[in-house]
Amino acid sequence: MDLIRVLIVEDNPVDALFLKEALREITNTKFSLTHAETIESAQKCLEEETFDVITLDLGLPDAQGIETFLEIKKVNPDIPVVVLSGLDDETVAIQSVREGAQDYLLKDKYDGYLLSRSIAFAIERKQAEKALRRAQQRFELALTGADLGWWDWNIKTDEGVLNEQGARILGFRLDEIAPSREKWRKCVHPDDEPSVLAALNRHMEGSTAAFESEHRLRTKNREWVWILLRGKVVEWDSEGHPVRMAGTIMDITANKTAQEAIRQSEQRFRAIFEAAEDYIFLNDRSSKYIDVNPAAERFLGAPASKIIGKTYKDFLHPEDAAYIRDVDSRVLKGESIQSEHTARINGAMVTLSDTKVPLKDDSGQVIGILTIARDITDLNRIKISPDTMEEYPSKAMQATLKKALIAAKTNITILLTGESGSGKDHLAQYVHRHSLRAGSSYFSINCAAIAPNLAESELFGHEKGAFTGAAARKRGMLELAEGGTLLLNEIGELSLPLQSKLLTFLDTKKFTRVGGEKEISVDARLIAATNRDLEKEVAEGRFRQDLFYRLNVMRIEIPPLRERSEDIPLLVEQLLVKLGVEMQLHERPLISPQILNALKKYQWSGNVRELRNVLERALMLSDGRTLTLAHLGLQDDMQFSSDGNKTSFSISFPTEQSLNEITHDLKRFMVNEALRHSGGSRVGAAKLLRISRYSLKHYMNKLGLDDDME
Ligand SMILES: Nc1ncnc2c1ncn2[C@@H]1O[C@H](COP(=O)(O)OP(=O)(O)OP(=O)(O)O)[C@@H](O)[C@H]1O
Repeated sequence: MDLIRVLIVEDNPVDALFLKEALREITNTKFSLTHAETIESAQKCLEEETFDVITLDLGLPDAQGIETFLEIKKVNPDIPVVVLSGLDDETVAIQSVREGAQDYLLKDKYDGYLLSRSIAFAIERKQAEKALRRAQQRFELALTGADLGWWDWNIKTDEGVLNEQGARILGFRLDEIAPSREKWRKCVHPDDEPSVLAALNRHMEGSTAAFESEHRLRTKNREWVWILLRGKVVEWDSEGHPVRMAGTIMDITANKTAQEAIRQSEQRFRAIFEAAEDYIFLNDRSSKYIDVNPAAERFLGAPASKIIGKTYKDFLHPEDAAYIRDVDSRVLKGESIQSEHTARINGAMVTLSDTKVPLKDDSGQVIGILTIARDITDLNRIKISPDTMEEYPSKAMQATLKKALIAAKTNITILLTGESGSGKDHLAQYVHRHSLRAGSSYFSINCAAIAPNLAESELFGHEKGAFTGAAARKRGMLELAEGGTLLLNEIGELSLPLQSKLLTFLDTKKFTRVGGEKEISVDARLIAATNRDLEKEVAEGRFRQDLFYRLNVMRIEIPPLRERSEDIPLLVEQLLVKLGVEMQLHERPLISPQILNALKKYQWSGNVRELRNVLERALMLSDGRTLTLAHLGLQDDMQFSSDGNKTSFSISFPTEQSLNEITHDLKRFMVNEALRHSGGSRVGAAKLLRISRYSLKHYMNKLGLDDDME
């Protein structure tokens, strides 16, 4: 044992000497002894020095009996005191021990052994108490550090204890709170009470290893705090009933508030995500969908459960998927990209405007891609609407459009004339759009394309049983166009009887269906179009003069493309946009001034239709990228020309095109020219080319000239 510092408080010198002797007799222990003869001097010693133990005589000059002990304790209550008394007074002995004395020894009865044992016990007990106190302090500190309070509850007596931190959580001072089950229950939020009590009962019945509950408690200030209450039964009676429970209490209001804020923000985000009309996709780094909104589900034509985990490759055409892959790889490197592209989805061609941004985690690492896509297919259609016609710079076309606009505002029947492919149908649609009938339907019928025996029924409709095969009543184009506009293209092809029926309609706005007797009134505007010389047709008796005069009141001539080459750049631009959508190209190809020049110089015998066909073919050959002269097949080394009667071409060597390509272009030129000379008549064109009608059809198919030529 280390040196033990003893304060001897004794006024009797003999007793003091005896005591010192007795202490010296104790082997294995070294003492340092300080002697005080009065309470006052003893208190002074205690204030100046530290001692391990005090031996105290209860009869001193300045204090007597238990008072002596209490005076000593006032200075430092922690030092163990062994009372040495000459009085064999049991009451004082008991009183001293109750007040905290370690031992009570009678002066004439103790010896060195008894004394040493008493002092050793006193010191040991004090040290054990100190250690326990320290452990308790550490425990309290740990709980306070973790913002935890503790509680202890006697189930039988319903008396509880809450430590300071626990009381503070509820806004009380320690001395203000005396917890019991009932008081606690009254503080629990009514909404939480059933679940808390159920959890407590389950644990007390032994169904759970521990009791744990998150609930709201009312504080002293009548506010709600969220707490996490944990506990366990720690004592049972002999019959196995729980007697005591103890545990911790923690304030989790901040956590709960943060969780609630996150929940609300997630809810807001969800609402936007679900209601958005734009398609929203979230993909991880390997392109797998991790979330899609309902609009995206509709767009891809599958529920989210069938989309999540798949990639865009499972839904898109391989070419479209390749485009997305390229853009996504840039976004994964951190770029935000806005782009327009077309894609084939469920058999339809859709133009999308995409915004793609990288999804990042807290450390800034890109973990995926957020895509917001908007369907702009219709917007693109508007871009290529015929209204942009008004921007054509050529005087000829401006005059045509001016006239068309004036006519559009009236109900007058219009006659559109112009070479095949010059855009008569296109102009008729323009008139319709600018007329008061714009909100109603526009129909177009090519009189040359209907079999003569069905033409009347197509135009005017028929009654049930009007002819073999007329199983039901059918409304004709005129009736369908009620309130709107009907274009009769190639009107020169109409038979004379039908011309006369049409004239009647123009005069009366009435007609009868084939096989019917009842007159039907229809308010449809008629536009007639032809690429024939109607005056000549009238002179040769193939067209009714009265109908011609009736139609010729408002005649609008569409100039051939070769006479308005200034319009070519704008036309090319419009046609490329249109073709780009139709051909599902992601980007619009670049056109050099050199190409535009070549296109302007070219003699467009097939007009806008031919220009469209040339561009379409060039796009196919160029794979949708930059167009070259070779793609157009209109190189300078080969010039076709026609003076109306004669057709010629010149060529220079070495050629840029192969013999096959030159032959292809030459055939195309010849067929177009023949059709032009024959006024679009295939029979006439075939005769001019000295081939059969079927061979002509075959060539037109092969050369990509047939679809609009019907
Ligand atoms: N201004 C234009 N802008 C864009 N495309 C046009 C324009 N004019 C004509 N086209 C296109 O050229 C082709 C021929 O046009 P359209 O059918 O109107 O000619 P048309 O004179 O009626 O021909 P046809 O007499 O052979 O019936 C169509 O594909 C049409 O879309």
